[in-house]
Amino acid sequence: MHAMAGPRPVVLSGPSGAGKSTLLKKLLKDYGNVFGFSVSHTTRQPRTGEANGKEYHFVTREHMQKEIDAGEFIEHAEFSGNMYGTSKAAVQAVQAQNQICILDIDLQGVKNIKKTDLKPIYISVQAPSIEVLEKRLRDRQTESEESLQKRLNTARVDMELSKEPGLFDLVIINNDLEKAYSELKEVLAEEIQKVQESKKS
Ligand SMILES: Nc1ncnc2c1ncn2[C@@H]1O[C@H](COP(=O)(O)OP(=O)(O)OP(=O)(O)O)[C@@H](O)[C@H]1O
Ligand SMILES: Nc1nc2c(ncn2[C@@H]2O[C@H](COP(=O)(O)O)[C@@H](O)[C@H]2O)c(=O)[nH]1
Repeated sequence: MHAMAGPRPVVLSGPSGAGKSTLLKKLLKDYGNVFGFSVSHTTRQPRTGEANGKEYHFVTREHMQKEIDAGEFIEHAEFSGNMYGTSKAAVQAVQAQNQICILDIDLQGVKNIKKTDLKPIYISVQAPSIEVLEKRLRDRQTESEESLQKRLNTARVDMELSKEPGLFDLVIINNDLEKAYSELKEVLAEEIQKVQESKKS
């Protein structure tokens, strides 16, 4: 058993543009009280439509470094020129609701979470190819050309490293969205059921 009480958290990882947030938003929409999102901190600028405290806690590097130094983070990483991290408070807020905590983190985050006692289910979300990934990122229109190239370079490395046996419990190739979503729901079915049962009583 893992140290923290309640259902097992879920880690979604995989290259930028593979579809992690699309999939997790579907889960949160369909199972509102079963899942809770771990709101990370980041030093990147908010995108149009992103709200502070919802998608991320948008902070300065100085602010974040101070909190990291104070031991308030479970993990943190530098990704594509910005800092990202999961605070202890973010995970605890979800676990206090007896919900399945979903973490959307990069590969460095996965490696660092493996050193903790969180014991989540590790899921990698991959695009069918680097070409498809590039098209998705371009169509999303959130990145500058420089940021896009950085993310694609990181994605190439990520796609290779994610093949390491045992690193992930499941690799989902997100080609058809509904099919990918079904695979995600299937691997989480047992945990979802447990939470639903516990909420009945
Ligand atoms: N199966 C799919 N088919 C076509 N387009 C998709 C599919 N899944 C996601 N998309 C689109 O691809 C883009 C990238 O998806 P999304 O933002 O969910 O990726 P992400 O993995 O969360 O990226 P990041 O790590 O940068 O936050 C979005 O515009 C989304 O609508
Ligand atoms: N290690 C961590 N990685 C994180 C965290 N929050 C998000 N991420 C990852 O960063 C990239 C880019 O995200 P974007 O929102 O700028 O597109 C993506 O791979 C996320 O999974 C975190 O707390 N820790």
